[in-house]
Amino acid sequence: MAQYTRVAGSVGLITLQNPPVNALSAMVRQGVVDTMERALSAPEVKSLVICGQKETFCGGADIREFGTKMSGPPLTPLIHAIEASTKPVVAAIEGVALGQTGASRGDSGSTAS
Ligand SMILES: CCCCCCCC/C=C\C=C\CC(=O)SCCNC(=O)CCNC(=O)[C@H](O)C(C)(C)COP(=O)(O)OP(=O)(O)OC[C@H]1O[C@@H](n2cnc3c(N)ncnc32)[C@H](O)[C@@H]1OP(=O)(O)O
Repeated sequence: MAQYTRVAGSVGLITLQNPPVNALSAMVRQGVVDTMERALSAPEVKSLVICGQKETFCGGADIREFGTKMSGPPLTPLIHAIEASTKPVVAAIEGVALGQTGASRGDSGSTAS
């Protein structure tokens, strides 16, 4: 799933929650879609941060779903929706961050879209 909280008054925080590595399962993708919609429609929210939990950002696609019937929102439109967001979205990356083009493992950092 993805948990939505508001921090520092105007910042919406979306936390990827899918142990052990916060992989993008169908439930997590749906959670990101839902929490993005909620944050974007809240006038008091001016910017968004996406993070993982337990010192891990995201292990990429959920390998436990490989070979199963696709369900939930597809990943590419989800990423495009984040990029097209009308509010700034920052990824707070700690630990592993895996995706289609590679992987990184770092202490901490952030990227903006
Ligand atoms: C909305 C936010 C935006 C996020 C942007 C993401 C952009 C993604 C874009 C495109 C994606 C394209 C497709 C892909 O993502 S392909 C990549 C799929 N991922 C992998 O292949 C990762 C494979 N895993 C690893 O390389 C390692 O496990 C690593 C994540 C580096 C962690 O290594 P380590 O700390 O050494 O831990 P373990 O290898 O022992 O693993 C611990 C347990 O975690 C389970 N695991 C690992 N990866 C996944 C995964 N992707 N999905 C589900 N589960 C995963 C692993 O099986 C271990 O489980 P257990 O302890 O039960 O054995």
